[in-house]
This record gives sequence, C-alpha cells and structure tokens, in this order.
Amino acid sequence: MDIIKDLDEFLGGHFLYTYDNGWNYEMYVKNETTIDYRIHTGMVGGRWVRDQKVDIVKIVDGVFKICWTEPTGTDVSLDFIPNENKLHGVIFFPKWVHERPDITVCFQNDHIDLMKESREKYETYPKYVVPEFGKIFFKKNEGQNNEKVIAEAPREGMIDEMVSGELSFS
Ligand SMILES: C=Cc1ccc(O)c(OC)c1
Repeated sequence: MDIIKDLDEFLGGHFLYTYDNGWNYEMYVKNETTIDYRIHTGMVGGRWVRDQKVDIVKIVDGVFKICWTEPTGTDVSLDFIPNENKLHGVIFFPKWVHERPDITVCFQNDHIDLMKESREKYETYPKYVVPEFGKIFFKKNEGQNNEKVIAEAPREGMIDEMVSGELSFS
C-alpha cells in the first residue's frame, strides 16, 4: 500500500492488526460512512459485522479517526496512522458485554434484535474501557464497496491466508 495522506486514499483500506493486549482485529473501510469488520481473537473473538455506520475523518496528513456506536451499546474510537503501521483504539464496552461477551460473538447483522434486547436487559455501567495501541501487520487497498472482503466468519488460518495472499479479494 502506498503512502496514505488523504481520506480518499484511506477509504477502501483493509487492515489486520494486533492490539498490545494480543487481540487480533480486521478492519475494512468500505466507504466514507461504513465499515465491515472481523474480530479474530480476544474477549469477543469470532464476532463479525457488516455495514456498521461510522464517522471517518482525516485529523492531519496520514492520521485518520473512525468512531461509532454499536447496537450492543459498545462505543469505539480508533486513530489510524497507517504509514507507521500504528493505531490507537479505545473500546467502551457496556458492563454486560464484558460479563457476557458470548452473546455478541456472532454475525451481528443476523442478531440485531438480540443485541438490542440484551442492552436493555443487562447492566451498562460501570463500563469496561479498553484503550490500546495496536500494530498493523497487513494493509491493502481493496477498493471501496468491495463486498468480498468481509463476507465470511473469522476462522482458523484466515489471517495467514490473507497475509500470504492465498486469500485475496481484488
Ligand atoms: C467493538 C468493535 C471494534 C473495536 C475495536 C476495533 O479496532 C475494531 O476494529 C474492527 C472493532
């Protein structure tokens, strides 16, 4: 991936990264208002989401913020510095997601009602806040609105296949 300076070069970006706590995440910046993502390992490893509406801005050359709120009540703010293979993310988990992450480990698009029921049924506070730096270990521009990038659940070996190019989407 070439040097990314402006927002239009960030859109379409596909990233794999590991947070300092060891959690492996995958982000596809589908377009100016939308992300698809997979969570490969960690507290909610196995969860994947398509068409999450987000706010994406360029902070300064090469620095981009993506933030959103989820049907679970989880809030997220990510600062990407792709030219340095670095990001900082803060995840604001409701108490219930920390206590029952299993409820959220699914293809969320098929279970929106369950997420909404759960956020009403269980406790939100105190929130479990996770601020972490992460290291980007794969980045590729897949073009915008590429429905092939995040089209199946995370599975064993998928990360290695994407890094090696065995699994590719363009
Ligand atoms: C809660 C979702 C979430 C949190 C942190 C992330 O880096 C992420 O990227 C796909 C997603």
